Amino acid sequence: MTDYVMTLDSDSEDYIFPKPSKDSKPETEDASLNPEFTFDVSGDPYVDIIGQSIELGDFVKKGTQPEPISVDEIIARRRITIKRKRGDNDNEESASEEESEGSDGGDSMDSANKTNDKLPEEGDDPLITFGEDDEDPNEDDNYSSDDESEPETQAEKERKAAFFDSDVSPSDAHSSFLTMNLSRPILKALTTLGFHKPTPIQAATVPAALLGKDVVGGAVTGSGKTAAFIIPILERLLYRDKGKNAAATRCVVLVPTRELAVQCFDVGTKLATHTDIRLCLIVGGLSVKSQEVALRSRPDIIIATPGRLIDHIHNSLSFNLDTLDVLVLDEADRMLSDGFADELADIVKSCPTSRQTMLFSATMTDSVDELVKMSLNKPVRLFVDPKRSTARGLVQEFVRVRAGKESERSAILIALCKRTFKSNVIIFLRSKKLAHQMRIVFSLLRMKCEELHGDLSQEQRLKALQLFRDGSVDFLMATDLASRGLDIKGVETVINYDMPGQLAQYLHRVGRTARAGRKGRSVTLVGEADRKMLKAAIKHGAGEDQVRHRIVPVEVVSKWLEKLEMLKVEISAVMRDEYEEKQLRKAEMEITKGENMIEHEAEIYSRPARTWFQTGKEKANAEGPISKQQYEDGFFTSGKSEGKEPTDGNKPKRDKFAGLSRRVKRRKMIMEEDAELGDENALNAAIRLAKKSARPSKIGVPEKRLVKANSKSKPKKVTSRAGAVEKGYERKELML
Ligand SMILES: Nc1ncnc2c1ncn2[C@@H]1O[C@H](COP(=O)(O)OP(=O)(O)OP(=O)(O)O)[C@@H](O)[C@H]1O
Repeated sequence: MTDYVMTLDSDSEDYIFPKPSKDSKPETEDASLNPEFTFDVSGDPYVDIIGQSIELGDFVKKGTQPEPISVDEIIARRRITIKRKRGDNDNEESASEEESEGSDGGDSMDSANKTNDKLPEEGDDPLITFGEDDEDPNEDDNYSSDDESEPETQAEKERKAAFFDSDVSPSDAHSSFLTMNLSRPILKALTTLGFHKPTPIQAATVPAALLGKDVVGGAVTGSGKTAAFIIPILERLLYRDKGKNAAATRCVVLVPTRELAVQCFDVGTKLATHTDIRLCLIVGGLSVKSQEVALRSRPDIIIATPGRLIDHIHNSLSFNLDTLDVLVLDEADRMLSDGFADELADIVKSCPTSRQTMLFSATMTDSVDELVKMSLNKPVRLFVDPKRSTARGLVQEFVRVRAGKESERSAILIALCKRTFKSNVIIFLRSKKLAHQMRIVFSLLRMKCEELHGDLSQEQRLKALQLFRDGSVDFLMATDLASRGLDIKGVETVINYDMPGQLAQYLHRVGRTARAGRKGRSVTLVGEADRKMLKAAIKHGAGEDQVRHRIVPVEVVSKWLEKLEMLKVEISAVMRDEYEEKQLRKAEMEITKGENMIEHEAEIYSRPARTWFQTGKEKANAEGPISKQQYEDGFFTSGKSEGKEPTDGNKPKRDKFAGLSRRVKRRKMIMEEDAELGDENALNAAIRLAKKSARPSKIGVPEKRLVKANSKSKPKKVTSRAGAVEKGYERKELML
């Protein structure tokens, strides 16, 4: 490792985040980002949506899961019990949790452990370390050729040339939003948000997207990609048909995780503040019923995760994507990967072929093989600074975990967090289990901590993020569920407990810090097996001077190793308490469920069963070599679903309409229902009328595309985008 990087002296542990100097003018792309600026003007991105629903509880689906259990409560209870057992009131636990300089966090849990030796032990080692759980069978494969990508062949170059529009290179022609022909309500929102200047990806994307072109866009993490696609969508929607019968869903933004959807929804809502454009959030874990109600009102933009969107396409009778004009895939490389392939195909099938499609990611692929899945129409390739993969303000540090010393990882992590990185730290771990265990360890050591992974309820996930965002906790233990897209203000450090299996995964993780021109630091624990990935990470860094080798003193590690050893009994006990409590709550839930079933039996059985686009078997067969789950778990787990939409929890059997097209199926279902009511003709007429009146005109003119002869999509009414732009330009001239 020393071959590549500068070594950090162990005495210089404390890293001071430099305050942005007023005089210094970065001459890079980040210069266009205001380090002091943040999207979340309110400080809390959930305020808008939660505020609308008054309570988080109203917003989150209830009744299917037992009440969440708080690890902190269990630990607090245990502390009280231990104190009582000791009967030693004089020996109060030390009030001060902060360790003094040079001391490495000796705290009361050590003595507490001594009194706890009667607690029964679980067979498992509560402090699993690298390689001891969730082994990844494809480990070797995971060192994908990210860093050793072979040079493009001539044939590939030609394929790309034929597939993409003649490269519109990202230009800085637009150094201001004012020159982009944007309407007044959007300019006003941009000003309110403090967006005075477009970032390079925004400068490149907005004009192309306004012309209705398909876009494949890439720029480093934290460079403003979200606004790059939201701004043109909003601008184009301002020219949509309005009126009583014109309401229609015209844009869908697909993102891989629920948290990202919430964030994107928040950005969109803020940018649409001064318009009449309506957005709707469609994600798993939130109430299906209220989403159905929202969809019936035909919101202009839907921000969704794929699973829940498909659920609505198949099961919400009045909902379809027939009127869609723009489809956006954020974190597109992830969405195009095996884990999402079938879901994406099902959604794309439901969209009109004449739509505009935009794909974005910090690790965007321009592989034609991948992109053909999206049936793009001569997309423009907008890659900003493709050679650089990390933000300019990011310093990457690596801590070596020597061969045979893998068991020291936890001790190294705690030493780093006790001595150096004490707040605003996201810690990425490869599995949900490990994230939870580490959270217990941190809580036992009185380090304020939350966890974020797919084993939590949606309510817990949102709460954990909120507590971390507002600084109530210092550490967030996360799996790769949190690695992509999350924009949390003030994250100073990202620690990788283990090196992820793919370079893209690493880049997204470290991209949670040093966003929007700020400074940030990543610290990665590197084992012997990770050397190849280490090389790749360094190669893709912003510059060699931004890479450090950090040494944690051996004696500090040994000290924490000892403490952790003593803590093991306590960790097991907390986990056991937690398990018992979970079982108890589950039992209570079952009783309540049983009572409800008896009381509301007739109503429950009269509900139509929800359907899914694949059978359970198809789904299992469709799993690629790297499933969505494995991806989110960091490839080292073989566990069950994380971040999954609830629809596949109870995979429904293939229904009697299986094999029929979605439209025919919906029609048949309605007719069946209607036949029961004996009012077939009236309903058919109503359906026809509703469909006709809901058919909108297009919001713009995407470039003409060849519609296949056998394409089922109906010809779309085309109005001139150029005309709309012109109209908008004239209007703005008057207004500005
Ligand atoms: N024009 C702008 N001027 C100033 N700040 C901006 C501008 N556009 C975006 N930002 C800031 O950049 C931050 C990051 O934006 P965003 O989350 O869209 O990045 P991203 O490129 O999508 O990152 P990732 O690849 O991690 O998803 C936002 O919090 C916002 O504060």
